[in-house]
Amino acid sequence: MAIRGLCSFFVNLLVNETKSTSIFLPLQPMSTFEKIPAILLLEDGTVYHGTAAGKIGTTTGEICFNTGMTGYQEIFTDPSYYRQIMVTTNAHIGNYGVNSEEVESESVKIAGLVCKNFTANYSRMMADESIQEYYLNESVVAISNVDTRALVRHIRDKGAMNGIISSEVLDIDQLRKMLAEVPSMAGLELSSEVSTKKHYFYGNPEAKYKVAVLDLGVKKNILRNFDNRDVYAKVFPAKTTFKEMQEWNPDGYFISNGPGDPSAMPYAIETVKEILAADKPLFGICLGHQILAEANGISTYKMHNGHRGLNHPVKNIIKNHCEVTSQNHGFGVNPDEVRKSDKVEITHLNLNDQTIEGIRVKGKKAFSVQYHPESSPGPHDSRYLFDDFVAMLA
Ligand SMILES: NC(=O)CC[C@H](N)C(=O)O
Repeated sequence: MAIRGLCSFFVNLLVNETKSTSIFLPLQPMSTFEKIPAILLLEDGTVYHGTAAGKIGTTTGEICFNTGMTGYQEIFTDPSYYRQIMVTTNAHIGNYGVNSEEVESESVKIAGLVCKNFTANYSRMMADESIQEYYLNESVVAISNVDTRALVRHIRDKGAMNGIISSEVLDIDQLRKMLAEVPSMAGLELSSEVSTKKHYFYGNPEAKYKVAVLDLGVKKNILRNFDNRDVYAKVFPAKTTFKEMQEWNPDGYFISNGPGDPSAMPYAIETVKEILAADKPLFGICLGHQILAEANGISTYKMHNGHRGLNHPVKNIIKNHCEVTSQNHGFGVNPDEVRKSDKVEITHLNLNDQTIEGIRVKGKKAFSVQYHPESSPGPHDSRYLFDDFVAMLA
């Protein structure tokens, strides 16, 4: 019996050798899902064929790509990606499995996934389950075995557009009709759909500082960064007014990242105007940055292609240094209007395309960045921005 067990262990090793990078972890059986055909249809009529992954079904959203080489679970759960179909340029998705703590919100927020290799065979001691199990539990539709290099070049040249993935409807005409019903991202207000429904607290109630967080789709790592700096956070639903937040008597206000079009959020723009009028310290990240610009009369625009990845070079023009940053945005702040503004000044610029990466309001303790100093995933170069904000609270 023992000999037979040993034999089957070695046979298993030989058979599965190419499916796992570690021989010390249990090897998961190859799934049959890879044999089911799936289709990705883009708004411009381009069709990509692949195989089904995750839940068998149909999903729609704006197609976007992220060039990060790691951190897929943080990307899946980032609320800013709500209603977007993610294409990963990293060819291997799933190979280190899924861990319940490596999330930026309580559920998967991307509308669907397009990748090259979607592997249920993971290899990591800290993993709780495979990506396939995770996607089934979270009801996420994905397509793999797609030529993602060709797809990304196509989107890069043609610009942002909607797409539909299906592993249940394979008729292009029918898919085209379903896709035509999907609204464009421009003009969409989505924060109220992902924001908390009720306020909650994060951190230590005895902490030195109190910050009111306007949750437009906040990532958990922003709250962790506050907690690590002796800041107690009260997180408010997206449509909370300045007056309601002020009742808690916070030392400062934070305007979070989030999905959708900033120009479609008059309620948040109004809240930020009131915080500025009250001369309170304010820090905004990504969507929060765009809302700060709007509150100062500067418009935002939909980019041809957004910035989504972990290696975007940004120059801090005040400190004269460069940061490698984590990014995820499809809208930007109008550069000409910022330069003409007598209310705000530029603090950070993107070294790839000179887009506006950071602003501060003249004469006020208020600033914001377009990128993600909390990273998760990504480099930690820009964490000093949290320190700068905390210094303003004193
Ligand atoms: N990460 C974010 O906050 C994204 C902001 C906005 N929805 C955009 O796509 O530009």
